[in-house]
Amino acid sequence: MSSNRRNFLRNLTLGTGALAVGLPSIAAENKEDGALQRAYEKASANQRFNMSGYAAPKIDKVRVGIIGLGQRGGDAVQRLAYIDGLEIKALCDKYPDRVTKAQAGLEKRGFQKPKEYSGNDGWKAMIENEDLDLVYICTPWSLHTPMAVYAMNHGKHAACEVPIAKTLDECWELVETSEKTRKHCMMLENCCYDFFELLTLNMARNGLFGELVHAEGAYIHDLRSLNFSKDGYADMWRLKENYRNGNLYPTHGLGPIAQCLNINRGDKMEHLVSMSTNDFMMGQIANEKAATDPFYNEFAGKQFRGDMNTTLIHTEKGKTIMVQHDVTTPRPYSRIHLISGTKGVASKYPTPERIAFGHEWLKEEEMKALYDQYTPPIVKHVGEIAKKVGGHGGMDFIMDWRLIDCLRNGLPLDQDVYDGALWSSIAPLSERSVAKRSRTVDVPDFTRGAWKSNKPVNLTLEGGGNTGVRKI
Ligand SMILES: NC(=O)c1ccc[n+]([C@@H]2O[C@H](COP(=O)([O-])OP(=O)(O)OC[C@H]3O[C@@H](n4cnc5c(N)ncnc54)[C@H](O)[C@@H]3O)[C@@H](O)[C@H]2O)c1
Repeated sequence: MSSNRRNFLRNLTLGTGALAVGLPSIAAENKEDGALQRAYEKASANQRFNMSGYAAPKIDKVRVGIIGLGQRGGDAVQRLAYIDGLEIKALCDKYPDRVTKAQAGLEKRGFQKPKEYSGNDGWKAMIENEDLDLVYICTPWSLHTPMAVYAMNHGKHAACEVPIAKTLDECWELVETSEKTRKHCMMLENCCYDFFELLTLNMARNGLFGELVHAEGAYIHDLRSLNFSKDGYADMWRLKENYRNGNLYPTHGLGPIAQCLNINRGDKMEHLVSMSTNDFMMGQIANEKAATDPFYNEFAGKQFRGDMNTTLIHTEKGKTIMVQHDVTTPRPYSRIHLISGTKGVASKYPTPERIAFGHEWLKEEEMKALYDQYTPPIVKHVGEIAKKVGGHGGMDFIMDWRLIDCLRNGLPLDQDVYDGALWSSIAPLSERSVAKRSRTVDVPDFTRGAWKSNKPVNLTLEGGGNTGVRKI
């Protein structure tokens, strides 16, 4: 019997801490919770095919269709157009004027006009009709899994913005579809490609921090004005997500530290506990806005997510991870990015980034020496050009370039479907823990045991690195 199955049965029969706090037994609650039950059952089922380390056939020219041309997708179109060996064949948004705007940007730069799709279901027509190798998705969260699954089922690789799934069922649908179709399904976690994150990943791989013991990540970003803006997220989709109570956006903080800890590749997340504060801000803003503008009436009197969520994850090998989410309080931006080991520690936020191998932070010249020695090949190769193209200081372009280079050279992707599913699953799992007074929740093993032998993320450019960048 697999350990997942044992854990699942243990929870059904014993409960985790239920007796101690005098709450109804977990046995009863888990039976009601179909999604969680299915998640553990699927984790003990046979894996169809291991997509970790999977190399798809090489594609000389990668034909891309992009869905969702709002704030994120509009920039992605212009960024992707810098990559050689890539053709933007089709553009799609619910709103035709957004397609026209993205087209205009490409036309100005002398590119051939991609095919246009719009309306609520235009994306289906695009996927069905166009000869695409890759569907690149930048839509609201609730459309991510349906679009990625549809793309894979129609023979296309899928790359999708974060989080790639909202529910555990969606996480499994992605895993099962990717394994069945042998199509890549990458969540576009751009923070894994930021400069300090890649430096520390390479240093961790080289043992400079010793055995990693603990890591911290976060998404602390005051989004109040954007969330409540009528001109921000299309149809106010993101504000509406905030009725869910937990860590709704875990992947930016979690992705890079999960890679440092070799999660899904030598270790796995085992269980978590999650706690949220009350809502001290969003409900009040909604009420105040509704008092003077009826546009906001639908948001008045609603129960919003707690401002700060803190989730603690325990790994199979006994490491701990803390992830936080706060998009309302007035604080400087932070993803924390702290990794702490038996020999040293690195911490990105509050900036400037710092590293220590003892009780004192390193001096500027010592930091520079580490950058010189441990900056990984991908950054040396495209880091400077990525800074010029832009996208969160360059990390977005490093990610896009790497994805296309891997597809062109038939290399495994750095982030596979198991990473996207796992990092995204922390949202629904944290919601469940919060709803049950921070009760322990097991984390499903989306690799179904393959984490024991899956290889760590490749930090070399071996077998690739030959994709050019068009003139800027
Ligand atoms: N990785 C990052 O750094 C980063 C940064 C910002 C946003 N994001 C992610 O990018 C995604 C998009 O965010 P955004 O800020 O661009 O939101 P947005 O609202 O500006 O853009 C979403 C776009 O999707 C379109 N859309 C909605 N329904 C559609 C449908 N049925 N068919 C086609 N298009 C449809 C909307 O019209 C809109 O243009 C989100 O998942 C968000 O989490 C990631």
